[in-house]
Amino acid sequence: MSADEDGAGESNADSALVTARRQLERAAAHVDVDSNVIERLRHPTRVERVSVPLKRDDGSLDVYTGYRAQHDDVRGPYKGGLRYHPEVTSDECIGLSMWMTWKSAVMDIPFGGAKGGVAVDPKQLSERETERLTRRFAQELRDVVGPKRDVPAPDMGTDAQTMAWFMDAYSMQSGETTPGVVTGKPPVIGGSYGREEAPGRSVAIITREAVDYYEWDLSETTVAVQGFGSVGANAARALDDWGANVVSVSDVNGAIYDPDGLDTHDVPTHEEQPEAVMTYDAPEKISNEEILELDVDVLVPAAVGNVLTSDNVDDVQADLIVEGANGPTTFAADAILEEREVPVVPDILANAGGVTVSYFEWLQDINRRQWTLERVHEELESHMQSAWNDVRVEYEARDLTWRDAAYVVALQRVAEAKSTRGLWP
Ligand SMILES: NC(=O)C1=CN([C@@H]2O[C@H](COP(=O)(O)OP(=O)(O)OC[C@H]3O[C@@H](n4cnc5c(N)ncnc54)[C@H](OP(=O)(O)O)[C@@H]3O)[C@@H](O)[C@H]2O)C=CC1
Ligand SMILES: O=C(O)CCC(=O)C(=O)O
Repeated sequence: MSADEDGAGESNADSALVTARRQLERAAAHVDVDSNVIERLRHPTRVERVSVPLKRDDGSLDVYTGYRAQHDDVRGPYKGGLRYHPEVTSDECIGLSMWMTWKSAVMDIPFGGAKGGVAVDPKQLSERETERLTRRFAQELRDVVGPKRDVPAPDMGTDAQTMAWFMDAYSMQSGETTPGVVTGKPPVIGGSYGREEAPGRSVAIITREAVDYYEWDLSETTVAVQGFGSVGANAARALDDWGANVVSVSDVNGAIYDPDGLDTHDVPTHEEQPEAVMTYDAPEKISNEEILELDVDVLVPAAVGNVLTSDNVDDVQADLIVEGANGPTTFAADAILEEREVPVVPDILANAGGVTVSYFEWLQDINRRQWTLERVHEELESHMQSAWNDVRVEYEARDLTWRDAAYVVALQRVAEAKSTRGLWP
C-alpha cells in the first residue's frame, strides 16, 4: 500500500511515514492486537494542509505550505511539535505524528500524537518575518488546535519564542489568554522550567540507564553526539556533567573531535549561536558522515532523520546507539544493526522527555501553578525510569530489539484504550 493513499502526496522509500509504517507492522507481530486496529493505526485521523502567506521585510510576498498531521487521540489530545525546515512534507509530518502517538503511550501520559510544520528555511527569515509567519500559521490552524484538542510544541527550527507568538495569536483570536494551547513556552507566560532541556536530558537519562544495563562504567564511556541543538547539546552537556567522555559533537557544517573529551559547556549551542560548533577550537574537525563512524561506545544521532542508512551503517563502530533525533535510523539500517547485535534505543523512548515535560507544563497551565526546576527534574527522572523499566521488561521477556519492545508497550496501551472506549472501528 502506498503512502499516497492518504492523499498525502510525496513519498519515498525512507520517508518518515514509510519507516513508521514498517516499524508498526513489524512490532504488530509481537502483540495480540486486532489486525483492524493495526490497519487503522497505519493512517492519520486528519492532515491539515494550509498556505501561509508571508509579507517579507522588503515588501514582497512568499507563500509557504504548512501542515498539521493528527494521528490518534484515543488516549488524550493530539500532541507534538511544529518544525520549520525546508524539507517539511505531508508524509514527514504523518510519520512523525505516528511516532508521537507511540511516544506519549510509552511514557504513559494522556496524549495522542500529532506533528506539523512549515516548509521554510528559518535561517533565511528575519525575526520579524518569523513572528509574522508564526502568527499567520497559528491563525490557519485555529480550528484544529486547542488545549483540549491538539497542543503544539517546539521541534527543529522552532523554539520557546515561536511558541509564545503562536500562543499570543491564538489567545487574541479566542479573546482570552490561553497558555495551554502550546507547550514549550517561556516560563514567564506559563511555560515550564526545564522544558527546553528536557528531550536532551531524557536522552542522557536513558543513555545512563542503558550503559548501566550493559554493565559499563559511565565515567569510562565515550560519546559522540550529532547535532548540537535543543536535543543534542542538552544530552551532551548532561552526559558530560554526569562523567561521560563526550569526544565529538556537530552542527550542520561538520563535527569537532577531541579524544580526551570536549568541554561541552564551552561549545556554543544552536540556540546560543547557530552554525558555531565548527568555529570552536578543537584538535580535530571531521565531517557529519565521519562523526557517525567514530569508534565510540555510544553514538547519539540528534540532528535530522535518516542519517543511519544501509549505505553507511556497516561503518558504524559504536557499541550502542541512542536516538536523540526522530527517525535517524532507516528501517533497513535498523535490520543491519540488529544482525550486527548493535543495540539501538529508539527515539520514542530516548527523546520522550520533551513531551513528558510538555505534559507537566500542560498540567501547570491547567492548575495555574508553576513547578520548580527541581520538581521538574525529579518528576522527569521518575517518569523516564518507569518507562525504561516497562520497555526493559518486554525487551527481556520477549527477546526483542529495544525498538520493538518500546512499540509493544505503546501498542498495547493504545489498543487497550481503543477497545475500552469502544470507539473502534
Ligand atoms: N525540540 C524538541 O523538543 C524535540 C526535538 N526532537 C528531535 O530532535 C532532532 C533535533 O531537534 P532540535 O534539537 O530541536 O533541533 P535544533 O534546531 O535545536 O538543533 C538542530 C541541530 O542539528 C544541526 N543540524 C541541522 N541540520 C543538520 C544536518 N543536515 N546534519 C547535521 N546536523 C544538522 C543544527 O546545526 P546548526 O546549529 O548549524 O543549524 C543544530 O545543531 C529532530 O529530529 C527533532 O524532531 C525530539 C524530541 C523533542
Ligand atoms: O513536547 C511535545 O509536545 C512534543 C515534542 C516533539 O515534537 C517530539 O517529541 O518529537
